[in-house]
Amino acid sequence: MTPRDAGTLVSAAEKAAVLIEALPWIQKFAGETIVIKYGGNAMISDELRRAFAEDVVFLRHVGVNPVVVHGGGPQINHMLEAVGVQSEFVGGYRVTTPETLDVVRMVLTGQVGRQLIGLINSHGPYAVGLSGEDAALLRAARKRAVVDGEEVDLGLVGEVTGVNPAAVQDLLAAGRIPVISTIAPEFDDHGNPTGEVLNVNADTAAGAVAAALGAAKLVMLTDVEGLYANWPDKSSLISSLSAGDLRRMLPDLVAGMIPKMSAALSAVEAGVPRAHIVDGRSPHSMLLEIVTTDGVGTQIIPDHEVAPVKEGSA
Ligand SMILES: Nc1ncnc2c1ncn2[C@@H]1O[C@H](COP(=O)(O)OP(=O)(O)O)[C@@H](O)[C@H]1O
Ligand SMILES: CC(=O)N[C@@H](CCC(=O)OP(=O)(O)O)C(=O)O
Repeated sequence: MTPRDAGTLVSAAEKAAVLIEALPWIQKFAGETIVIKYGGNAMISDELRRAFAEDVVFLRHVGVNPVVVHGGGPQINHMLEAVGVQSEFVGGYRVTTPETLDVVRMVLTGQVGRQLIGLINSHGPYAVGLSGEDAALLRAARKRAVVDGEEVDLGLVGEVTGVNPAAVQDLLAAGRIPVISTIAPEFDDHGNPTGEVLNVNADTAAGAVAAALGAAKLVMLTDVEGLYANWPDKSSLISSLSAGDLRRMLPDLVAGMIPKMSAALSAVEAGVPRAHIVDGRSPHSMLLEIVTTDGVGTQIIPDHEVAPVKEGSA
């Protein structure tokens, strides 16, 4: 055997090992729904976006029902700057005026969503875009935010008060991959539509959709390795924590981690068995999280699970 043959054999064995390692996870999640939140900070290159689309299509082909909820914060910032509209974040949420909302809606549904749908559909007729306004997918009410004990007016920002799972389940049953933009119609306290639409943080929406669908997992792709106990100390990455631990950490979290971890917590508390925060800057991190034994990033597990051992994709 020549060295070249030996190298080829080793490489083939390694490739086979990767496929075989995926087998129990594929069996576990076949027929299950996995909600994937694709953050705007994780879609920063063509390579990453293409890899994301491949991962989603791969999941679909091995029998998983992937549901994509996308963000687009940096893309919205870019457009707001281009049109000369100022915008600020309070407690991780964008203060949203009617003028800002027009840009948010246009960028999320008309630009970021369309681009993702196009990339997924370069592999076949899978992706169907819908916003919270379509098929009564989402209902929202004005989000109340309290910062330093003071109530802050976020404007046209929504919290999710209802999800119509049928809007997504119908698409899944037809073999499609729903790609959700997080604009939602506002409903008042009496359950009547006000005629306004609200800007819903994509993490918030993904958590609510995962809970309503009874998802087996919520995976959130962002631009950090996971949750750090002492941000920004990179040596403090948390690989696994319980919902109770996270509940205790929440008041000390800052910026984008507030909506993200609140959403992960509410999904797990609503019965989603795992929520994961994954670094979307490395290609295929989402697929590796789901179909390999060594999990990446931070996972949140329910309180009732004893011995919270990091088990990657379980
Ligand atoms: N404890 C923390 N651990 C990790 N990241 C944190 C933490 N606190 C704040 N952050 C910030 O949160 C950001 C991720 O949130 P966000 O920008 O909203 O992401 P996305 O657009 O993917 O939803 C990180 O880039 C980091 O700057
Ligand atoms: C209310 C609120 O903050 N809405 C977000 C919606 C987009 C989003 O959440 O995008 P990322 O996931 O990329 O951060 C915003 O306007 O930026």
